[in-house]
Amino acid sequence: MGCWTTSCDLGHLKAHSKVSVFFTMILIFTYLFYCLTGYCDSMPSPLYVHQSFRSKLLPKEGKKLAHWNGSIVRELPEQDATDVEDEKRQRGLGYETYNNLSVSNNFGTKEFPQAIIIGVKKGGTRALLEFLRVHPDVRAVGAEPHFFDRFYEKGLQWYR
Ligand SMILES: Nc1ncnc2c1ncn2[C@@H]1O[C@H](COP(=O)(O)OS(=O)(=O)O)[C@@H](OP(=O)(O)O)[C@H]1O
Repeated sequence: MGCWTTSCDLGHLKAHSKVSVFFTMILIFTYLFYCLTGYCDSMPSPLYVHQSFRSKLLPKEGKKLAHWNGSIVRELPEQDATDVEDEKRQRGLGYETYNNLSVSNNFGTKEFPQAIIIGVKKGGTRALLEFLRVHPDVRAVGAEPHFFDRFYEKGLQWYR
C-alpha cells in the first residue's frame, strides 16, 4: 500500500514537470515567432536606429527631441534619418559638424551637449537625470561629467 502511494506521487510529479516543459516550449516558440516576424523592435538599439524608427512614427514638422550626455541635455535639429545619413556621407565617416563643432556620431561615442543640468550637491539632479533617461531617445553617460569645474581647461575636444 505504501509503495502504491509513492508511485502515484511520482507520477503526479512527472505529469506536472511535463506540463511545465510544454508551457516553457510554447513560450520559447512564441518569443521566437515574434522575433522572426519583427515584433521585437522595442529591444535596445543604437541612437540612429531610434531616430529612424522615430521618423517613421512622427510627422516631419515640429519634432524636437531632447538627448542627454551625462548631466547634459541636447536638443537635436529637426531632421529625419535620411538627412542624418546624407550628412554623414557629406562630412566623412563617423563624424559631423554640429553648431560648427566637430563631433563623432558613431554609436557609443560622446557628442556635444545642447543643454546642461546644473545643480548644487543634494539638489536632486540625479533623480532628474534618471527620470529623463527613461525616455528611449535620451542618451546619457553614467557619471557626472564635471566639465566646468574639473576639465574646462581641456577644452571642447575633451567631450570627444
Ligand atoms: N523629488 C525629490 N524630492 C525631495 N528630495 C529628492 C527628490 N529627488 C531626489 N531627492 C533627494 O536628493 C538627494 C540627491 O540629490 P543629488 O542627486 O543632487 O545628490 S548628489 O549631490 O549628486 O549626490 C537625495 O537625498 P538623500 O537621500 O538625503 O541623500 C534624494 O533623496
